[in-house]
Amino acid sequence: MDISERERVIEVTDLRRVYQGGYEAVRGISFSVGRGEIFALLGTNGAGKTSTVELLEGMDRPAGGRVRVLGHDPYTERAAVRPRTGVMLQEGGFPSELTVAETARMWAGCTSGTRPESEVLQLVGLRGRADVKVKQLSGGERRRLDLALALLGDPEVLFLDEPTTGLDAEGRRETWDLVRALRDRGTTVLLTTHYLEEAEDLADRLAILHDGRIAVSGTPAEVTATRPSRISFELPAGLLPGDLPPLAPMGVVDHRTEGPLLRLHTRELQRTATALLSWAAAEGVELRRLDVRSASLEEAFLDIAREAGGRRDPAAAAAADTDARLGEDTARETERTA
Ligand SMILES: Nc1ncnc2c1ncn2[C@@H]1O[C@H](COP(=O)(O)OP(=O)(O)OP(=O)(O)O)[C@@H](O)[C@H]1O
Repeated sequence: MDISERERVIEVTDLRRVYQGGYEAVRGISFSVGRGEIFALLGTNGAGKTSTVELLEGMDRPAGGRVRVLGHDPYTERAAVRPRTGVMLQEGGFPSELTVAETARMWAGCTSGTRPESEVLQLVGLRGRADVKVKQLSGGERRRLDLALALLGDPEVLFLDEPTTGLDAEGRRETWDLVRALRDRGTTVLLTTHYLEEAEDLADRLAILHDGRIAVSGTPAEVTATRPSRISFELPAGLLPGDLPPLAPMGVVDHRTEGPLLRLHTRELQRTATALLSWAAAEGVELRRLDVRSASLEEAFLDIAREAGGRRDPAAAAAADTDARLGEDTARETERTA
């Protein structure tokens, strides 16, 4: 079903958040999430994801714009919104001496919990750890306990801030399955993540935030379609990019050199790759470190991170750069395991 036909459970219009001291972390963003949709907010470090989610959770009053969750203002009408939402913060901060079961019981006492504690622990795979103290849990198990507590009230809307950070690959996939199952039952989910694969796999729609603004949004396929595919390679010594056949007729829309690497961008990957390889075969040229890559969400993200690297202050640029490197590492990892 198209978003226009769904009930809009979350509506954000021209939202702004300014911290004490005047720093504007959220600079006028708008999006909506329909009932039973999974919506992901992505972005480089400091892009404004958590600042946005906290406003949706009613933790602060926006400096400008409007938020509606289930038709209510989550800040001024907290009592109407809070019992129908589940929140998983980035840091749970539970008392470390309580066991998993005691923590769930305590939390159930504070919420209008309609799901039994044992059921939520089962859902997140922690039933067998019920008698273990929180301080003895691994980082990934704590994230799962966080998620269990968010599910106690059987919420209509679930806010998940980096729900799978610290989980191993299996734990991450189990969480995705659980989130999908909740969505299939009609739960609306808004999550933030640093894992592009998570957004690509899980989200019905997503937005990439940059510098407090939405750089691009849509379904994963729509966002990916905004980016060209990429071919990169090294020419042998003695050959220059000018020795290649004319690039535009091969479908190349843009090219750049990065050290010894030549990087071509194209929206017609097969045509460009065929033309390039035919030329190389005919000329007997070896294209070293040849890498042919379809447009992906990762490319979209890395482009935005690279732009961030060029424009922002050095600390933010360094953080964005780290994100980009991590993204490239993930890509390499994916290639290795493919
Ligand atoms: N309480 C605060 N006071 C002042 N500035 C803040 C505060 N909280 C966050 N910021 C700043 O607002 C910006 C956005 O932060 P936010 O935590 O929303 O980003 P994020 O996208 O969630 O980042 P990350 O991916 O690192 O979690 C950052 O520059 C951050 O330093």
